[in-house]
Amino acid sequence: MRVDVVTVFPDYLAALDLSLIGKARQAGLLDLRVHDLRDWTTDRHRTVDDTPFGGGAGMVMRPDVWGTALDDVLGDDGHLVVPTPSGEVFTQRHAEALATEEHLVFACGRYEGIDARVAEHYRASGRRVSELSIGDYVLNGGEVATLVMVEAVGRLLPGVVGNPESLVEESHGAAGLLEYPVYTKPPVWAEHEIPEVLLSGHHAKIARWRRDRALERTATRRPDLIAALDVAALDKHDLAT
Ligand SMILES: O[C@H]1NC=Nc2ccccc21
Repeated sequence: MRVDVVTVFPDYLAALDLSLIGKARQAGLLDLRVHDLRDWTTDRHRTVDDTPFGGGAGMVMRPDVWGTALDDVLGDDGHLVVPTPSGEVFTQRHAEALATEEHLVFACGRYEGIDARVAEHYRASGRRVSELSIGDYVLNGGEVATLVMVEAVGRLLPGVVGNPESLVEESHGAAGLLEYPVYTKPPVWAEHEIPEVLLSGHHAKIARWRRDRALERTATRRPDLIAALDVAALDKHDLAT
């Protein structure tokens, strides 16, 4: 998969050189390129934004600069992803869908946003355009959201995560449940013991205990996920463990 990121803060994306995503890049599983939007400006001050039509606070990013940048970077197969607080909320389902794409281009705008004609223009020219929010809180720009989405998508690519099995058991995974509590050595820590069943070696009981804890946690912390639960998948998942 090829991923391009266009931003006025390229250094923000340095975190993608580290850890799993960094290794995926070195292994050639992920071809990630970060571009400075200002490279497509033509004026001496390398201006990328201007005051909003209709008035209001803050600045809006110019469509002409973004247009020349995206015409270069999108190529003929790029799926344009625009992180924005006014987008659909990004979920694991979006990560799974985006992970099947050949080429993603992330356009990082400031919180006030990119001129609305940019997303419209590429949608009208038949491109896939996804405007996605990472949650209902205020950030200053799209870079942090892009880090989140590139990590969520990148780790789903074949070969990136050592044990693909671990992708199934996680929160928001196939079963649609939050992850059960996990424990490791020492068996007693600060007078806290671990649940007996986990020492029993009885795999069916352990699977059932984990499934029950995951259900409990989900019902307590995210009742909204219970409504969407696919019980059939849950049992299939359970049987698989
Ligand atoms: O305000 C943030 N909330 C969620 N997602 C975002 C994406 C880009 C810019 C800003 C945000």
